[in-house]
Amino acid sequence: MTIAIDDATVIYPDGDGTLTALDRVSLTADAGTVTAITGASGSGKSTLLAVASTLLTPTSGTVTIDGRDVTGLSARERTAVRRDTIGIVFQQPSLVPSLTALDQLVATNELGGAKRPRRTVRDEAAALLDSVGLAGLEHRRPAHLSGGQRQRVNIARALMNDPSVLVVDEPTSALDRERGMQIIELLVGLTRDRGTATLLVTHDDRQLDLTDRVAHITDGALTWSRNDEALTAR
Ligand SMILES: Nc1ncnc2c1ncn2[C@@H]1O[C@H](COP(=O)(O)OP(=O)(O)OP(=O)(O)O)[C@@H](O)[C@H]1O
Repeated sequence: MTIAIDDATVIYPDGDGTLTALDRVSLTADAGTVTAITGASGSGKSTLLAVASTLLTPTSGTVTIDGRDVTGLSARERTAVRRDTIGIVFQQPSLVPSLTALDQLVATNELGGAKRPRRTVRDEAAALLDSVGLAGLEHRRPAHLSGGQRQRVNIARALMNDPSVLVVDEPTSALDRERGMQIIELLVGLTRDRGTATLLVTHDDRQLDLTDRVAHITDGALTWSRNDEALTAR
């Protein structure tokens, strides 16, 4: 298994008291599968993704990625784990306005500190843009791309470090239904091709049929709505 969250609880300070945002959540996900995470606003979905992507250390419980327990690592070590093994797609594409689609991907790689030949990195970035359906648009800046195309750049950028885990927070909330479904189909295809363990938060029930498993969060507690053992054992 690629990622294992074991008995994770997150407690935030809340006024004079505390708020339990995640309540003893356990979740594992394998390479090449998409796990959907649903739940009402404020139920704990983003908190779960923050834990899965090492942005937030749980108050108790552990997170294991590629067999390594990352929970006890220093902030610096966690940053390295994130850079090397995790791809993150936020709700709104946070692209740099002055950079072309290709340079958004190249810049991410350079920020990561990777010392690889620039030509190789550009070739990889171009291939990734092609794989998300943006061949021919590599040199456009964000203002000259549609919302769906911007989200595709965002997804391609998250894959630049060839992550084991892909964490995706409501990628289609700014898109119409059809374009939203196309983005989910793309994410499922990329998950299969690149072997990521993908965790996908979505509010759109119509997208769930495209995913392998569906977990539901209520007040921080996780239950499975659909958990196909045959797929997870793969
Ligand atoms: N930094 C924080 N400090 C205190 N409470 C927080 C913090 N972040 C989130 N919470 C609370 O934790 C709970 C879970 O929040 P979370 O953002 O994980 O929910 P969500 O399911 O992602 O919601 P939405 O669908 O609205 O994005 C909420 O009650 C929220 O108010």
